[in-house]
Amino acid sequence: MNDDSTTTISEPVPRPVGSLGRRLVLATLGFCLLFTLATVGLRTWTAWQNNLAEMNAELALIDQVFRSTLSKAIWEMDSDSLHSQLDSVVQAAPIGRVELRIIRAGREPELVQRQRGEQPAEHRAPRLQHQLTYEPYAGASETVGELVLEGNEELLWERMLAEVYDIVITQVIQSLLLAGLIMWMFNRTVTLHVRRIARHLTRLTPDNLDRSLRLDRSPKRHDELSLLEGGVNSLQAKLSAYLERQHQDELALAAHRDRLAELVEERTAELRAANVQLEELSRSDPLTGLANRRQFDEIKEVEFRRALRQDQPLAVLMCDVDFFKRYNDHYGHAQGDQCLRMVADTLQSVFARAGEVVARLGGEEFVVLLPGVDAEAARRAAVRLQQRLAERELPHEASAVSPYVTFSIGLAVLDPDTMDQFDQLLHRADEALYRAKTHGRNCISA
Ligand SMILES: Nc1nc2c(ncn2[C@@H]2O[C@H](COP(=O)(O)OP(=O)(O)OP(=O)(O)O)[C@@H](O)[C@H]2O)c(=O)[nH]1
Repeated sequence: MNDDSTTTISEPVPRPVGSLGRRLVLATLGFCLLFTLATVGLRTWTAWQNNLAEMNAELALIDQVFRSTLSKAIWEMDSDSLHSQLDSVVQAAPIGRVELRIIRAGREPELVQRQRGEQPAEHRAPRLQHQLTYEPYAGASETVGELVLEGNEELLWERMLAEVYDIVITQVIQSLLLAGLIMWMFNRTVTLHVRRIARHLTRLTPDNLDRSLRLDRSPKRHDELSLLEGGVNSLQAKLSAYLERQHQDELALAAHRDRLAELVEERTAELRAANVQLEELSRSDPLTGLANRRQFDEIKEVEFRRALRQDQPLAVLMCDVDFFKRYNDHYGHAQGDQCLRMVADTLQSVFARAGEVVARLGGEEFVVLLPGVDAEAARRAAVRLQQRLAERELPHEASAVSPYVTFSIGLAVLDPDTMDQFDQLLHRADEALYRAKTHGRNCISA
């Protein structure tokens, strides 16, 4: 199976830091080396034993062949035959040295020996020692000598070397073949798939979690690798489901957030409008819609300072409805409110120019601020106000000065030499109003 069928991104796969295959190769080679050494040692020891036994058997055979003829030659004192037989014995390949001790009654033993070339001082080849007896007639056996056969050291080592060479060669080949087979098997059945899993995991991104891992082997196999394959695919499926859920949650959260932002915006706009309304309410008189004392207090200081600074005139009219208590008593409080609204409307119609301020200070008392207006112009404005009110003919049957609602007006203008506070000007207007009241009402006093 092609790897590209499981993944599409051709990202380079980093070389593994340590390779399982390489470690297995080293371990297998190490094991095979030890195994080879042990096997070579064992087989060499066995070969040595076999060679010794074989040479021993050869010596025994030679001994058997020459024993009787040598005994006979000694008995018959046939020196030529004896020497020629000894020469023949030493010619045999397995013989390294032959020694014959001739025993004759009444004589010192005579030693005859033959040797093949130079024999080493340390002798490891087998050695056969045998008494030679001769039986001149039945029942009369006599010892005539002693035969010693020593194996051919050189031949023994030659045979051993050839055999050790064979052992080493076959054993090394055997071990290398075994190591190669193990490595090939491991690589095919494990390393290859582990690499594929690592490559698959490396190329995995949140976008290709649906591409499952498929190992190139029979699906009928159920072992650790198939468990790993199943585990990876199951993990991918869970991760994919989790990411999808997270995505849905994020979308829902974003929608909630947008809705919340909209709501906050709506509420903020509402609050802003309510604040503006509250601000207006807090600065206006609810009955007449005129500026209240609070707004008037803010404006008066500004206008007063400006007038002083610019050396401009500033006039104040204090206007009070005459006999309003009686009005209330006569027409009722609700009608009294309606009357106040009409009076306020009259004030606004007269003083509608930019900069002119009309405020209700409380009860039936109103104040008019006229920036840039001197005493004469203020008086004319006050007269105009009284005229406009009279024109409206608001009935006031309880009034002692007119059948209609009237105003008493106190007028004061700014005197920069004696005034440095607006309240001084207001106080002056108040005093003028008082005088207007005491002078009969429905009049203007300055
Ligand atoms: N209907 C109504 N009456 C109010 C309001 N505020 C104050 N008043 C009444 O206005 C009357 C003012 O009476 P006073 O201060 O004695 O003055 P007056 O009766 O106009 O007498 P003078 O000012 O001397 O001419 C009181 O009876 C208050 O109850 C209001 O908002 N509505």
